[in-house]
Amino acid sequence: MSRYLLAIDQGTTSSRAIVFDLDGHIIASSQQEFPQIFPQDGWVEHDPEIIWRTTEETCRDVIKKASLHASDILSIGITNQRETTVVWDKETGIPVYNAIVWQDRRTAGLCQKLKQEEGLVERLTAKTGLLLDPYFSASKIEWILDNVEDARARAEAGDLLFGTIDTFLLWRLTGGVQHATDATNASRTLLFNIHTNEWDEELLALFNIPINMLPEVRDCAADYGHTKVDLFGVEIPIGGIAGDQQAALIGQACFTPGMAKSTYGTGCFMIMNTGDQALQSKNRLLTTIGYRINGKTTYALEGSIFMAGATIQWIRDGLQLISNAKESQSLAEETGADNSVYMVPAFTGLGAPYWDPEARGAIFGLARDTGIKEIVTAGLQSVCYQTRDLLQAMSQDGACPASIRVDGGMVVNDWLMQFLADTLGVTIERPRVTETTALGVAYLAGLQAGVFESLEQVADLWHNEAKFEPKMSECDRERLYSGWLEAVGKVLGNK
Ligand SMILES: Nc1ncnc2c1ncn2[C@@H]1O[C@H](COP(=O)(O)OP(=O)(O)O)[C@@H](O)[C@H]1O
Ligand SMILES: O=P(O)(O)OC[C@H](O)CO
Repeated sequence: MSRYLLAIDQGTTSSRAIVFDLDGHIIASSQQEFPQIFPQDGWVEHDPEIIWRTTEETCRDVIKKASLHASDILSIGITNQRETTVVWDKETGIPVYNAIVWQDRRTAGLCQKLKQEEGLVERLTAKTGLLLDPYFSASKIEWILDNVEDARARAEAGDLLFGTIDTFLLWRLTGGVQHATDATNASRTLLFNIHTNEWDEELLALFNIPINMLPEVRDCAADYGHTKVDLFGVEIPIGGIAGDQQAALIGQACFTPGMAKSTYGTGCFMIMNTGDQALQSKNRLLTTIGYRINGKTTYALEGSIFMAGATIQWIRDGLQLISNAKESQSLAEETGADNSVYMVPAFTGLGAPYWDPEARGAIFGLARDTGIKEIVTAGLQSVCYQTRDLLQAMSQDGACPASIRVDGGMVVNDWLMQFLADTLGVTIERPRVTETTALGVAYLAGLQAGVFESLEQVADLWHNEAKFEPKMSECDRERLYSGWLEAVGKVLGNK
C-alpha cells in the first residue's frame, strides 16, 4: 500500500526531493546544488534543463535512498522558488531562454518607466497586492518576448507557454499534459488579481503578454494530474503546489491570523497570516495569497529580503573568508553581538521595505583592528537587522506577531537565532522539522490524497525544537539597530 508523500522543493540554489511518512517525519532526502548564472551586473539566470535534470535525479535518488518503490508514493507536492520565469515551446517543451531568476534586476528601467504613469502603481497594488518591481514575473516575461528572436510572434501565435518553476516542472513531469499553477504562485506574477482570483486583462495588456501563454490557476491542494509512466515506472498523482514561502507558512502550521513564519534560505521571507482579509500595507510590504484550499483564499502579509544565506555564500565563495557556512557561528561567538562593523548586502538592490533595485552593497565601520570575524559577524547580523526592518513595517501596519516560527538553511545557527531574538525583541521558535517548505507541500499533497482531513489535523503535527527568548537590554538593541539604519541610509543616499 502507498504510504509516503514526496515533496519536490526546487529552490534558488538547489533542487531537493524529500520523502515524508504520513506523520510528517523525514524518511530520506536528496539534494543537488546547481550553478547560478550572472551574465551582467544585476542579472541572475538558471538553466531550466539543469533545474529539470536535478529535480528528476533527486526524485529518483530519494525513492532509492528510502528503499521504496515509486508505487509507495501516494502523492507528490511541488514547491518552488517563486517569481522565477520560464518561457518554453509548447510542442518541444524546450525553453526559449534561460530562467530569469527572482533576484534579477534587468527590468528595473522598464518598471521605472511604467511608474511614471499617473495612478498606475496604486491600481496595480490594489489588484495584485504587489509593487511595480523587477522582482515579479511580469516584466521578466515581457523582456523574454522582446529580446529573444521571434519570441513575441511565436507567443502571439499560441506556440509559447509561460510558467513559474512549479508550472515548468509540472509540464515536464506530466509529459506536457498539465499547464497549471496554484494561486500562491500566480499571486507573484503581477498579472493576477488576488481578490477575484483571475488573470487580469489590464495588467496583461500593460506588459504586452498574450493570455494564452498563462497556466490555469488551481487550489494549492488539487488534482494536478500524474507523472508520466516512463519517469518513475508508475504514474504518481501530483496533488499539491505552493510557492516555497507559502509552503513554509503551511509547514509551520501558521493557520490562524496573526501567526508568522520567517524563512532563512538564499533570501529571507517573513509572512504573517491575515486570514480572509487582504490587508494592504502602508509600509511597502506585499499582500499575497497565503494559500487557497477548497476554493477559500487565506491572505498574508509578506516582507521579502533578497540576501540572507546568500550573504554568507558570498563571504564563503566571493571573499573566501570562510570555507563553509557553519564556521560563521564560531566566528560570531568570538566577536560577540556588539560589533561596530555593518554590512548592507544590497548586491541586487534592496527589497522590503526599501524596494530600491539600484542600491548596491557596502561595509561600514572598518577600523585598523577589523578582521575576518567582524566582517563575517556583520554578514550574519545584516540578516537580523533586515528582519527587524520587516517587523517594524508589519507593526506599523497593525500586524504584530507575538512570536515568529523560523526555518530554512540558516536557522541551524544558534548564535544567529539568539541575535535575531535580541534584535527583534520577540520569541523565536524553531520547529523539529526545519524542512518546512517541503513539509508544507507534502501536507498539501496529503490533503488532496485524503491522508489529512483538515488544516487543524496538520497543525497538531507541528512540534517546537528550540525557543530563543530576547536577552539583550532595550538600550543595546536600539543602539545596534540605529547603527544599521544609518548604514542603510548611506547606501540609499549613495547612488
Ligand atoms: N550554519 C549556518 N550559518 C549561517 N548560514 C548558513 C548555515 N548553514 C547554511 N547557511 C546558509 O543557508 C543557505 C541555504 O539555505 P537553504 O534553505 O538550503 O536555501 P535555498 O532553499 O534558498 O536554496 C545558504 O545560503 C547558506 O549560506
Ligand atoms: O529559493 P528560496 O528558498 O530562497 O526562495 C525564493 C523565493 O521564493 C523568492 O521569492
